[in-house]
Amino acid sequence: MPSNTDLNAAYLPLIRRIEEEATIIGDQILKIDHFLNHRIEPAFILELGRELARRLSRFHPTLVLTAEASGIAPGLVVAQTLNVPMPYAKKYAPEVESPFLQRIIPSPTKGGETKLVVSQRYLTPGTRVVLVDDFLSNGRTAVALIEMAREAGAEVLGAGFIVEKRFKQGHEAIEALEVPIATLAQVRRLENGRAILNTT
Ligand SMILES: O=P(O)(O)OC[C@H]1O[C@H](OP(=O)(O)OP(=O)(O)O)[C@H](O)[C@@H]1O
Repeated sequence: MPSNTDLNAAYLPLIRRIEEEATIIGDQILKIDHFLNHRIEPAFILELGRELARRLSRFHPTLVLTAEASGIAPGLVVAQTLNVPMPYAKKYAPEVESPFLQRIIPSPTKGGETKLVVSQRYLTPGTRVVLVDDFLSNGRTAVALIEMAREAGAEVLGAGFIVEKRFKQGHEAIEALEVPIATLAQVRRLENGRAILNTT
């Protein structure tokens, strides 16, 4: 069994691109939307998703769960690589078939509130779930997904993120729910227009 260190090992091609190309605003905002979640670079997302899938494969998931919108691209690659389906919690058009599960969380990047809704039809008891998302920040999205999966009777084996802001509370919030975390890049802090990242 590979160690937890491997789950969070710095994925150097991503670290380099963050160091060289990220836009840093203040000490909170890191933008890499030119390849990750606004203008998607298919070849690089495939590479990142396959690496995350490799790390999450030890949990033998039968389902990948993510959230609209930015989780869908990396989630799809992980799900395709592991050959499992990928429901995603809807935010913008929650006319979801009943019965459904839902959580209302503070909107991570837009202010206000966001509703996350997923049909129980796609989250059945006994399912072995791994979460996937592009970013882990305060962890409200991931915690809501974990809660909904557990409410449906599914087992949450792991949670994978392309980037995590280690200076926010998300990592601790997920650990408190005893869900192992896999990340490709861990941002320790943002200062003077630079991202300080773990490099090992
Ligand atoms: O750990 P958290 O504090 O929950 O933040 C992480 C979430 O924030 C972003 O979603 P957001 O709703 O901002 O944007 P999106 O609709 O583009 O996915 C991102 O895609 C994660 O889902």
